[in-house]
Amino acid sequence: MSTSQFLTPELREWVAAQLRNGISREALYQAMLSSGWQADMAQQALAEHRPFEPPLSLPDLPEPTIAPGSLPEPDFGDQRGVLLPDGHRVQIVMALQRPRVIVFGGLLSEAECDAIVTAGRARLARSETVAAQREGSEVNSARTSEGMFFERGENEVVARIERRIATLLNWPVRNGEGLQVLRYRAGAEYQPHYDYFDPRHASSHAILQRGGQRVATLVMYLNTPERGGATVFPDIKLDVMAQKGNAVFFSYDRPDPSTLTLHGGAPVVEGEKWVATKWLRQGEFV
Ligand SMILES: O=C(O)CCC(=O)C(=O)O
Ligand SMILES: [Fe+2]
Repeated sequence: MSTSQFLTPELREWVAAQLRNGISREALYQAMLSSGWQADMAQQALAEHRPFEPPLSLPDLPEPTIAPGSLPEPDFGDQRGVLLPDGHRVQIVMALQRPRVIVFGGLLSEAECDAIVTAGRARLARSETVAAQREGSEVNSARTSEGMFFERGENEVVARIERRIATLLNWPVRNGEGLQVLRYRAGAEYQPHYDYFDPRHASSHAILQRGGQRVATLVMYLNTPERGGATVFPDIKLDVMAQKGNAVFFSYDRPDPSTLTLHGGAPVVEGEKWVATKWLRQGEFV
């Protein structure tokens, strides 16, 4: 259908009839897309019956391919402020060219944030018990959060989020590390650091065997702390406030401070802060 597509009473009635006949919203959405509906129009039509929820499974989205020397990057050639990687509406709140920093609005739905926090919390709780039994366990004062990792594709929500990120950033799912969840309690912080691995460090060698360098980071906010907890970029004097569902993305083409990607999690002043971090590698992460 053409770009001038709009919801006529006939189309509305057709959607209502399909739902009355018992077709699932997900199946109807897929059928609409494959018969040429624009994603936003299909969502609007479905939203008239219930708020739009991203479908759990879509017909195979093509895995993005990487051009040599390229970095993860959304397509906004046509300067849209909203992208629909998998039918879910993602807003572009701000984009900086150098260093490349993009703030996404509504990358995750409330329900997706809550699902990741619930699953993550259960595993954090377990690791806390283990740590408490170990005497003199290592505490890094630069990083006072607690964390856990999901396996890639570990459950439906994780898999859906990973696919959305891959489509949004044009970077294959297999080049991503498993999602990391961090919880910061009041007073906790993550002092400024770089996410790439310093090639001069002996420990980097083995890490780099598993998919090469990190080339980009996506920090997704799973809740909104009462006060504090911004993601800060001291080199460029940028603070991104943690807001549930939003995310900050940045990329770096070499493991060097000249990328200006020094960043940290400022201390949480009141409440807790939960984030999920996705790191993207040059090659397949194994
Ligand atoms: O919590 C934040 O805002 C930053 C997290 C971060 O830098 C990381 O996970 O590498
Ligand atoms: Fe980081």
